[in-house]
Amino acid sequence: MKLEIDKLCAGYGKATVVENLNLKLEGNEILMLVGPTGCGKSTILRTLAGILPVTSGEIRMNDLRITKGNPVPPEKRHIGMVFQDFALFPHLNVEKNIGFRLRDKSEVKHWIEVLGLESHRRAMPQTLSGGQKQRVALARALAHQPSLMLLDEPLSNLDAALKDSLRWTIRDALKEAGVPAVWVTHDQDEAMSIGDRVGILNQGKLEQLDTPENCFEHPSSRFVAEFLGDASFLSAQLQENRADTPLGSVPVIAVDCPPSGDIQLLVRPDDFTLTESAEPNAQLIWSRFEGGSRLCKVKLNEGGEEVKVRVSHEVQPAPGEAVRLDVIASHPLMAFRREGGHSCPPAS
Ligand SMILES: Nc1ncnc2c1ncn2[C@@H]1O[C@H](COP(=O)(O)OP(=O)(O)OP(=O)(O)O)[C@@H](O)[C@H]1O
Repeated sequence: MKLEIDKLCAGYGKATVVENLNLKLEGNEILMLVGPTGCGKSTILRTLAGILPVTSGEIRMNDLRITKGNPVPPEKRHIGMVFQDFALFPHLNVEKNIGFRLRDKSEVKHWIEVLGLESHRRAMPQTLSGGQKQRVALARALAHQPSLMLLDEPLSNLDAALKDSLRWTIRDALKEAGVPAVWVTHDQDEAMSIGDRVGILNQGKLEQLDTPENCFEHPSSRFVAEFLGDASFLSAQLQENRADTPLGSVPVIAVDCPPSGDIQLLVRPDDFTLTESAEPNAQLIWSRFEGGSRLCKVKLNEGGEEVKVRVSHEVQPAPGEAVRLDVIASHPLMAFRREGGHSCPPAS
């Protein structure tokens, strides 16, 4: 299956929600779509599924060409869908739910086995847990051998521990089915760990579409930097490939800046170490226990900026304590123009 989306616009009535969307997906690739609430993630899925019409542009799915003038009905698109509310038929048992309107019942047996549902074969949906219901919903979608899978927040109604294991079950099943998938999520960790590629949406437009590693390590905009991971920004002076910061000179990659001047560096909690030292350069504001680690916010003595840093759970600094903050990132940090500043003119 090959999915190609070309300059797609879609929305509700006169309101355009998705603007000029371009993307390609093939093989068994999983694309995770993330973005703030209301940015249009579900609208894209609805348009691909045929629930919402195309306003302009086109969608190509194998030999189907879908445009405003050629709206292919949902049942002809060969799409499998999994929603957050499971949407099982309440009057059919697990086996019958999965095999609903299916001629080839061998697919039912196969997906019941792959998704570990053997002992629930005859169970009615209301007797199943949330995770079991979602496995049935996935089995039902995959048993119909779709050309494309659409998943809309499939884990959002499940508790945290189950989310973590079921995301891998779903990923493995999609890979086994060999079907491309567009998976909408609110959860950045889910997007980055599961996706072959991640698309970050901002107000109906794709800000970046790339591997999780590239989106995280080389965000194409400040919006992406702030959306993925716990970003802080540190003021610095850019000079060629290095920046002078209150914590010393560091190598940088300039994203949206001229070659010198006032900039802000993207720093994440793992870019620093925090230690007790005879030469403190910062003060702890707060720390939050995370289990294996502790997230701390510290204020730099020079300049007074605040950044977040992650330390081992064994380190227990107290608010107000003088601490030593050092940059340990071995990769170049990303430099962005200083927000609201005028000393960093737009790059020509
Ligand atoms: N049926 C509808 N009629 C009119 N406007 C709608 C409709 N459904 C969604 N919208 C609007 O379209 C925009 C995008 O909604 P959409 O559901 O695609 O966002 P989303 O990114 O999936 O959000 P969330 O993360 O909260 O689920 C929002 O401004 C929303 O209010």
